[in-house]
Amino acid sequence: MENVIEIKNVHKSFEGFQLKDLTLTVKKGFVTGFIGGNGVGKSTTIKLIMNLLQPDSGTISVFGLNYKEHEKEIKQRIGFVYDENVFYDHLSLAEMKEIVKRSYVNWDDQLFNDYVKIFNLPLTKKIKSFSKGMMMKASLSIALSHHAELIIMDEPTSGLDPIFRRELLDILHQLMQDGNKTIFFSTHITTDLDTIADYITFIHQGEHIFTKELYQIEEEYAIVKGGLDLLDRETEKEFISIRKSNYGFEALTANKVRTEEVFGEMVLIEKPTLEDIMYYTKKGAEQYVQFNT
Ligand SMILES: Nc1ncnc2c1ncn2[C@@H]1O[C@H](COP(=O)(O)OP(=O)(O)OP(=O)(O)O)[C@@H](O)[C@H]1O
Repeated sequence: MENVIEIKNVHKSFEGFQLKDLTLTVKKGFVTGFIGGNGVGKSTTIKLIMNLLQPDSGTISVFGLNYKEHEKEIKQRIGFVYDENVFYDHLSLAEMKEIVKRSYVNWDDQLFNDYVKIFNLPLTKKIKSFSKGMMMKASLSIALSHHAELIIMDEPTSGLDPIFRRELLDILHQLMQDGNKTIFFSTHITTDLDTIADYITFIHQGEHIFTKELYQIEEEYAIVKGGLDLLDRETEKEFISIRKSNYGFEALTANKVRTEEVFGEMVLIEKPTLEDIMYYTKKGAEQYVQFNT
């Protein structure tokens, strides 16, 4: 399977934060949801992919090309939606479009006008008067109007109401029907991913935890509930982390089949949400730090 993005052994340090030996790929023709808590390095990774930041070491290629020699070509083929205002806000959307379209060989005015209509955006009002949601919609209409093969979005659904969020997912779904497109986007709203994502990439504290197909996550991970009497030094090793209360324990396993073998009928095994996986992984990492300091 072809990779559209390849990140290999990338390090990037800021004061108090490090992306550590990040290696991950994004598959062509699929939607990959990029998840992780606050401040774990999602935007930093996206900026590295967009060449808005350069790695301290390691390599990044997009469409099999490197930025050093092929920046223009790569950028032509990407539609980018960013969680901050990247427009000249004293301009109107129509004026902004005239500036942006000059950069793209495949700019499509008709397509842009269609999105402006779908998103109900004013063309002549100054962008600075736009609400957060309108700004995101404006960003989307611009990013989607030059027939990009790869759509990269940093938190595209933040600031959008639930109805429009759903409509946006429909639009992304339609885009994917073309078969040649790839979407990579970060989000905190993990339930959005259930309907649209093929793959999930999860990072925590600057480290790549996994990239897996959504169905594979459901096969491997499980929430396990049972009585405290089942836990001892050995059985606790089954879990990424455990939450104990007076009534029993709830824990996350990354090896559902083995956990079923170990505990049999004595526990309840449930399907985890992506939020469960993020929560228990964070707790597990905190415990690890506690035990090792
Ligand atoms: N230009 C920069 N200079 C210094 N530190 C930075 C810079 N950009 C990001 N950081 C730090 O790197 C860490 C990761 O930030 P990043 O924006 O990548 O996280 P994130 O996963 O996107 O978080 P969120 O979900 O909250 O947006 C944070 O501690 C942030 O303060």
